[in-house]
Amino acid sequence: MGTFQIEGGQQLSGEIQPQGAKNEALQILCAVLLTSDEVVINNIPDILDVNKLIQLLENLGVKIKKLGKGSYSFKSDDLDLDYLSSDQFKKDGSGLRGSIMIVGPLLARFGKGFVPKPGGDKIGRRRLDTHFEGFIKLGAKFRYNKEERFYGVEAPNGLKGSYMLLEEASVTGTANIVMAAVLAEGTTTIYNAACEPYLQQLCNMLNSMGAKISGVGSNLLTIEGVDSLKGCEHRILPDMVEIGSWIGMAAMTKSELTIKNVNWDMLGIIPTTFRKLGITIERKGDDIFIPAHTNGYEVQSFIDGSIMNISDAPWPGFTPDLLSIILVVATQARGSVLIHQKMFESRLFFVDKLIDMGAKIILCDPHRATVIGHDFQSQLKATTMTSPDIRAGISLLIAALSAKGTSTIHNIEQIDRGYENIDERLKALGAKIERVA
Ligand SMILES: CC(=O)N[C@H]1[C@@H](OP(=O)(O)OP(=O)(O)OC[C@H]2O[C@@H](n3ccc(=O)[nH]c3=O)[C@H](O)[C@@H]2O)O[C@H](CO)[C@@H](O)[C@@H]1O
Ligand SMILES: C=C(OP(=O)(O)O)C(=O)O
Repeated sequence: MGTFQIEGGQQLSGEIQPQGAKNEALQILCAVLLTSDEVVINNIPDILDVNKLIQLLENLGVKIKKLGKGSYSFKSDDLDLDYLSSDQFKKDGSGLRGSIMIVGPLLARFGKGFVPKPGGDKIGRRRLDTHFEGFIKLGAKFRYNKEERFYGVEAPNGLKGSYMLLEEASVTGTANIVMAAVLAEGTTTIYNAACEPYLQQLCNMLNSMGAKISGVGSNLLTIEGVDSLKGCEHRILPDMVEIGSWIGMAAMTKSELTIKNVNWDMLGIIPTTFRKLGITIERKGDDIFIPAHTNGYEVQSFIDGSIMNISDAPWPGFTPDLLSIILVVATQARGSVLIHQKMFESRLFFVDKLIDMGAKIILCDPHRATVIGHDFQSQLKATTMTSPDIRAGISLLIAALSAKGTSTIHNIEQIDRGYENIDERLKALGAKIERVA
């Protein structure tokens, strides 16, 4: 179990280049299984979850070449499908959430796909019904081994396009079904599809490989199946969740930061949501400029004067992955805000740690927390904590950076799952952080 030690209270300054998006990378990497041609992917983040998926693909027989930092080529022309029945696969597949998205491409190309119960954050129930109901609609037979928690779908006679109305706009579910449908016979229509930038990028990549997907960016996708796909080159977008994390870090540490090349037009409602907390976010070309919030930041109220409420929703709503960061930033705002985490039922429990540090938070129930900001009148106090999940982990790190004294964060593998070289990048901005184990 790795540990960070952070001496809080340091002002940061400088420029930061966001990493490639974790959740896009996980989709895009699975898509390399859809063709026997070479696929080149650029801007792949060097983070634990992505590296685990690259290893899984290699174990499955994908030929992988590193072309440079963040650039790899993949060739899935001679896969070892026996690996899918191995114990190694059960271990590899259960190590991250993104592994679930190999099922769609394998089913489409080889008529069968398997996966153990995937890993990922323990943030509440994370069921997979949407994925498998979609495959069943495309004609696959589904089986689940409860004891081994192993999922399987088979379609020896191929998949047939179909209309489906998803029960939930599941991000990985939509990606999985799209990757199956691109090689199905006939037309598939997916209504209530998720449409995060991750999915838009996946659909654009698949179209560049010869797929026929229309409605990209909306919740209604139409997919004309094709016989085969060819290779392509794809570049992963900057990670919007990492960008939001840097915004939060700048505000809480009263630091002036420039976040470079953020791809503004794909950030959706993220800048507006941070502005609701009173944070100044300036657009400079394609960069985000955050001035030092020397006089703090004040939570806005609604037109009718009622208390600010920030909640998550499927895209184009506010991503749940940034709500923990919003929450920690609110602890030093001027004013109060209700944080409502609608999607996940166990993602707010980390507030106990913030309360230990002196933050004024009432956890109303597992989904809602009221935060009464300190307006920097009282600094958080350093403490020892354990990172429960990736975004709570980064939020605790933000709290520690702003706190008085030296904090210790254990289980930093949770942070490394999604943040590339975070300690070194923070040091370059002036933070005092050490990886001590
Ligand atoms: C690897 C990856 O890409 N992970 C992301 C992906 O996970 P993932 O794809 O696993 O998450 P889903 O979109 O399937 O679902 C997220 C949760 O929200 C619930 N739900 C979802 C849609 C909906 O309309 N109503 C609803 O209640 C689901 O029951 C589930 O509990 O999307 C999540 C939601 O943006 C993000 O937190 C994860 O970072
Ligand atoms: C919940 C997340 O990741 P995963 O779905 O991989 O667990 C996240 O990135 O915030």
